[in-house]
Amino acid sequence: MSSIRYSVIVPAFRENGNIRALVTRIFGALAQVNSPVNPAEVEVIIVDDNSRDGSVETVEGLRREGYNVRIIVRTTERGLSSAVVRGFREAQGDSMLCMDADLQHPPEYVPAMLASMSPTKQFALGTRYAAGVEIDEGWPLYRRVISSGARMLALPLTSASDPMSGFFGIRKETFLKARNLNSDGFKIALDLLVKCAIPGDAIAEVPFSFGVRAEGESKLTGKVMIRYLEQLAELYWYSFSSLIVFAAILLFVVFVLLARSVLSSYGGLDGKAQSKY
Ligand SMILES: Nc1nc2c(ncn2[C@@H]2O[C@H](COP(=O)(O)OP(=O)(O)O[C@H]3O[C@H](CO)[C@@H](O)[C@H](O)[C@@H]3O)[C@@H](O)[C@H]2O)c(=O)[nH]1
Repeated sequence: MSSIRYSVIVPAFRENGNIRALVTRIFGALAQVNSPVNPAEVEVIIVDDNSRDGSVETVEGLRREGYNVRIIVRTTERGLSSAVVRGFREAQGDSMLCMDADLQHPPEYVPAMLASMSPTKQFALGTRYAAGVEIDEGWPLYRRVISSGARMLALPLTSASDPMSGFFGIRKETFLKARNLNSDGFKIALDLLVKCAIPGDAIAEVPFSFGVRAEGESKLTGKVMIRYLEQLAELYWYSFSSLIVFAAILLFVVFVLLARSVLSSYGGLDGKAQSKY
């Protein structure tokens, strides 16, 4: 039987410059005396989209040094959400964590994030919007504005404080219940929160201070933002389709009644008035 209870999934595209620091800092944090999680029970899975930047060699080197890390290289698929889903499917742990490779999600929070999941807390959410934590001053203003706008648009869908966060965890039993996941999206946490119908009291929120990317570039483009709006539309339909259909029928009925009363007040539907002609 596997001794692995926890899996850390890292979607990565051209992140070779960050992988060594990421993996050594994760296991360094787990090895601290006050860590609530035993490092021997943790695996790290990097899901790389054929970056061909030396990431595979870096992971092989780390394995030789004794770190429990492996890399899945996808050659026919691309995209952040589908990479995370692939990692969750391959994970051996019951508690699974997703984090960025670029060190914006500080590895020192990994033990607390992993330990926060339990049978009653099926979802762990690294939140940037809580008292006592801050977003690095170097994070550009336009990203803060986009993030706040995106967060507001998601408010009707979940009570989670930071559903845009890419630093989150889910228990395997809940993940396996998810249907119709949107593999094209960038916001897999939001998709899982909605499609697994995670109630607010099943979410363990872990405040963390969001850093700036260590190496390489963000993959957030205009196309990604448009995809987010498409994803939101899909989630609104998923969550509120019966309400939307009901409202549409109601509007139609009100419109017909109004039209009838307007027509009859002009004599259009009145039997006597019509007989004049
Ligand atoms: N395998 C794979 N990984 C990808 C891809 N696109 C991005 N990644 C990886 O996914 C992580 C996040 O990508 P970034 O490009 O660094 O995203 P970001 O703009 O910093 O956005 C992050 O912060 C947002 C909060 O503002 C999060 O919402 C978002 O999920 C992500 O965590 C990084 O490890 C990156 O290498 C892809 O197509 N394939």
